[in-house]
Amino acid sequence: MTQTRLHFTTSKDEAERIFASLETAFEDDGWPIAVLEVDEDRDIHEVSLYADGDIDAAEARLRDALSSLSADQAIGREELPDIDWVSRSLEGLQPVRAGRFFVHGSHDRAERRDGDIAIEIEAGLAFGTGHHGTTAGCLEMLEQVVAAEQPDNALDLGTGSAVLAIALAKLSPIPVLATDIDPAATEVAAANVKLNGVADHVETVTATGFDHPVFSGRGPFALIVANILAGPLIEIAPQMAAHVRPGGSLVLSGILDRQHDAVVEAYVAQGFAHITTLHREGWVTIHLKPAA
Ligand SMILES: C[S@@+](CC[C@H](N)C(=O)[O-])C[C@H]1O[C@@H](n2cnc3c(N)ncnc32)[C@H](O)[C@@H]1O
Repeated sequence: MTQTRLHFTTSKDEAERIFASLETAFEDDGWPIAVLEVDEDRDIHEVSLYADGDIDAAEARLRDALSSLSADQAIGREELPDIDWVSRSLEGLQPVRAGRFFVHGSHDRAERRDGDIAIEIEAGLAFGTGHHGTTAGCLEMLEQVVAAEQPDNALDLGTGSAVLAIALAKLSPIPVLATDIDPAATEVAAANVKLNGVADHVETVTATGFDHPVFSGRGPFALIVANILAGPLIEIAPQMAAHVRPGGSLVLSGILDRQHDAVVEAYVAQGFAHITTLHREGWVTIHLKPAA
């Protein structure tokens, strides 16, 4: 489904005031709203409303709502077909911290601090530099799950730049299988795995589904992370159930706030228990475990 991002910029205080009003006004439509810092020095924050359906009507409602808040900002539009939305270029963005992780490009090596788990990423065409709320949410949750459960193997399904597979191998030197349906992604992933010195632990493979030969005789996995989209995650719930070990964990992301319950329900129907959810920038990351 195509969504459109309606957006405008304002100061942090105004953005927070507007966000608080708009969230209530638009939540019945299931249209997420997010506030992102664009330029800290100049105090520029951007408010985005992700709407679908009749966009002219959505924009008119947004304009009315802003006008009644005495905030008549110019509204921009960006159409976000699902595929572009998740794979849009992240080049030029700043390094990001998530938990102990510091994800950065080659120009930002000097910003590493003691205690960081640094991941250097040349994103190229593959999504995943840690800047997106879903990637950052997965990084945070993986750190917690690995500390609590000490998995002895893992699968990163939809690896993109391999940022999550590298994170796993840096947290614990376990074998990590990193798969993607897109050969361009796996190529970038393999280069990043090498760059981060974890090629002994992370195997990158282009695979369209669990029936790919790489899965035969492999698994079940102690930990599966999949940052794809709600639709495919719901579709593959039965296969995920078959490939995660009893007592293991699933970390799922690429899910909008409003899609949260549908994804949890699909996995509960496959015998999973919902453990916790992290919210970031209008997206959620969900931790599930096979029910005991
Ligand atoms: C949102 S990106 C996530 C990349 C990275 N794991 C991260 O967290 O930043 C999703 C990736 O999943 C891949 N993908 C989508 N559906 C998939 C599927 N069913 N199996 C494997 N990969 C998939 C896409 O090609 C894309 O590279």
